[in-house]
Amino acid sequence: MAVYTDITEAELRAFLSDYDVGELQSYRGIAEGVENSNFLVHTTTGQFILTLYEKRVNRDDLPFFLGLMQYLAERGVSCPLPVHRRDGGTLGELAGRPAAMVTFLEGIWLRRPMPVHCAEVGRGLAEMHLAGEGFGLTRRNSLTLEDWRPLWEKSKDHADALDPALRPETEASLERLEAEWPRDLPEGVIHADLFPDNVFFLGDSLSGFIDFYFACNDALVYDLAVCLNAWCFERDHAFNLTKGRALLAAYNATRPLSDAEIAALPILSMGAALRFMLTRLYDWVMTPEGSLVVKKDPLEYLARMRFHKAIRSVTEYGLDR
Ligand SMILES: Nc1ncnc2c1ncn2[C@@H]1O[C@H](COP(=O)(O)OP(=O)(O)O)[C@@H](O)[C@H]1O
Ligand SMILES: N[C@@H](CCOP(=O)(O)O)C(=O)O
Repeated sequence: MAVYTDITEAELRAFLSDYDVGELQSYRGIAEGVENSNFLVHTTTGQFILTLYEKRVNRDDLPFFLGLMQYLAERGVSCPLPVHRRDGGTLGELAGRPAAMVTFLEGIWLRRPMPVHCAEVGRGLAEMHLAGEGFGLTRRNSLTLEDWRPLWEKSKDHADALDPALRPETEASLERLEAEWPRDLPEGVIHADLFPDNVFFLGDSLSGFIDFYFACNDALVYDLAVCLNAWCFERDHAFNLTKGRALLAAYNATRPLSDAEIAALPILSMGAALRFMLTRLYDWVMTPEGSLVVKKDPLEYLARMRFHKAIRSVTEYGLDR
């Protein structure tokens, strides 16, 4: 459960008094997510998600995240819309944390996505990339190549306890990524964490994206590499070619990939796998025992890193070439 900071009813009522959202009826902490504290808030006018921003979220980045959701929603992307206070602002403070409310998005996230859902994500991701063009604010990706080694240094001493192969393989991956990381790919606003728990569906149709708190400017195709990792592997860590094909074909049909982007997929996917292994390892080590947070397994991403390292042709991802 991710409620790091609890709130009292009195604090919430005082916070809500600045908004035109009616009277508070009920609220509860949300037992999902790992980054921030989230609450479902029912008022006489509807339901909203209240987020208190925690550890990894930099307060200075919040105008980017909230502004991006607003910008994308205005351009037809289904995502939460920040709720404005009477003074026009969207960012406030609650229980000593920066806090904001967004609209509630209908749908559920899929524990076992099928190829049809991967296709929906591919199409939706490409639409989001196109809709993000022209967004006025920028944010550097704070979890990209330059950030990985410092993160690794903080937790590498605990790697052996998880798997003796983790340390040598991560060191080798870092060296290769530092030597081969592609530059000059088309850039734009990316979500950067489009995992199944951040994509909602109604039936088999995508109903929206949530959790824009890693969004940033980076190579658009890196977002696709994140999705390949998050959507196209099975629980036994095997790559599902049908899912890969569905994801990539749907993306390509909406925003055609350039030859350079296609050629970069294996190295970007390897980097994406390393990025999630590193944050998971860091959390594995740093999250105190007994915290109400479900820790995610870093080793899932060691297996994915191995897969991407061994790729000889993008046809192995399901791309027709
Ligand atoms: N706008 C929204 N509409 C409906 N549910 C939401 C919304 N935002 C968050 N949630 C719920 O809260 C959970 C955690 O949100 P998320 O943004 O992923 O948290 P975190 O940033 O802490 O990982 C989601 O899995 C979902 O159940
Ligand atoms: N998607 C990341 C962790 C971030 O969690 P989220 O709930 O904010 O998506 C992972 O799986 O490691």
